[in-house]
Amino acid sequence: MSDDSDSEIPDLVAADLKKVPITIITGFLGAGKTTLLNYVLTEQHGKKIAVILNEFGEGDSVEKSMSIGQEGALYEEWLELRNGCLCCSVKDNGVKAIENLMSKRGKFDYILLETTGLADPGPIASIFWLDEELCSDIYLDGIVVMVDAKYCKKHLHETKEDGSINESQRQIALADVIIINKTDLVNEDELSSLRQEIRSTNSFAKLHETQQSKVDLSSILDINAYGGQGPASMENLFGQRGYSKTDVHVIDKSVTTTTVEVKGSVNKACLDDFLQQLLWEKNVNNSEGNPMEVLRLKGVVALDDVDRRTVVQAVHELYDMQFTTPWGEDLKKGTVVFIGRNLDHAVLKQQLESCLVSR
Ligand SMILES: Nc1nc2c(ncn2[C@@H]2O[C@H](COP(=O)(O)OP(=O)(O)OP(=O)(O)O)[C@@H](O)[C@H]2O)c(=O)[nH]1
Ligand SMILES: [Zn+2]
Repeated sequence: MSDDSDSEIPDLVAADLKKVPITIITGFLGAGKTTLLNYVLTEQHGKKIAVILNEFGEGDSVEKSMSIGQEGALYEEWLELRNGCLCCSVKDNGVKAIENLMSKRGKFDYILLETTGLADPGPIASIFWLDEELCSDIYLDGIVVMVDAKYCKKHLHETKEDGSINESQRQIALADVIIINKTDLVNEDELSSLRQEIRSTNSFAKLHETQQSKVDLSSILDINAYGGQGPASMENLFGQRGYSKTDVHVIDKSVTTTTVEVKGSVNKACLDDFLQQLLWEKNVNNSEGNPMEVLRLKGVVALDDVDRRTVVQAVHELYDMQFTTPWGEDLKKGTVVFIGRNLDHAVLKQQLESCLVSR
């Protein structure tokens, strides 16, 4: 556009228009999240990252901070560091802090957020994933979970008094990337048994192993796990080398991954209904009569009235569909990954198949 006023507009404005990715770093107490963020803040990596440390999302503070215009102390103060990063520590009101951060646009091009070790990343992820207000500025790139090589197994096996899924399992279920940190504290046997256990909980997350949380930043940033395309997107995951399907025919009381494939196109209304019964009503039972508890769901399906691949994702109750690349000559099919508890592969398959439309 040729408009004289253009020359008046500083470069910042152009940068302003780009959405900023946010990566959530979660993981159990003491696993090495802050170590990772300190590493990001001090290394020369040429990226301008805004880092938000700790204590965000504790208890119901998420709800609290979402009510806009509410009075409340803001603890944040943004520090600009020598390597170009911005840093801030927030005790509460995390969403508000991020809104304030957005007024510093142009000074950073990425946000990393550390949650408390006890946090279930679900509610926080949901805010950044589908919140309309925030989403016009930022988008959720992925969830990175740090686990402690020495204590992770113990945490995974802890049982909650009310029988609900423990935090460690929840975190691993929602992870797009899992970093097994503190590998110096375990031997190869312990490490491989932990690896196996994590894999059986979440077969899809990318696994990395580190000491002092020193991970290649490219493996945690810009993975686009919630978008249609990108390194951790559905299309790439399903084409991924080394990906082995876990056909769970045994109903498992722990959190596991199961993958269901159907050949053909499904009806959207039927799929919506199935997802709502499963995720909202929680009344899709396994063959033992217990409701399946799904924490995370992702997949690519063919809808009968859409020519493009449809990426379907859910985090807890929230789900979303996005249309991506055209099917072209490819045989239409659906692949959906469920991560949760009490999953019954046969029932899930039968439910999806009941939505198939014959052509
Ligand atoms: N042995 C060993 N210790 C590590 C490693 N990485 C981090 N630590 C130490 O583990 C302790 C906890 O690390 P943090 O980075 O504070 O962990 P965190 O996940 O942020 O902890 P919380 O915020 O309390 O949940 C610190 O004393 C670190 O120095 C590692 O690879 N090996
Ligand atoms: Zn920390």
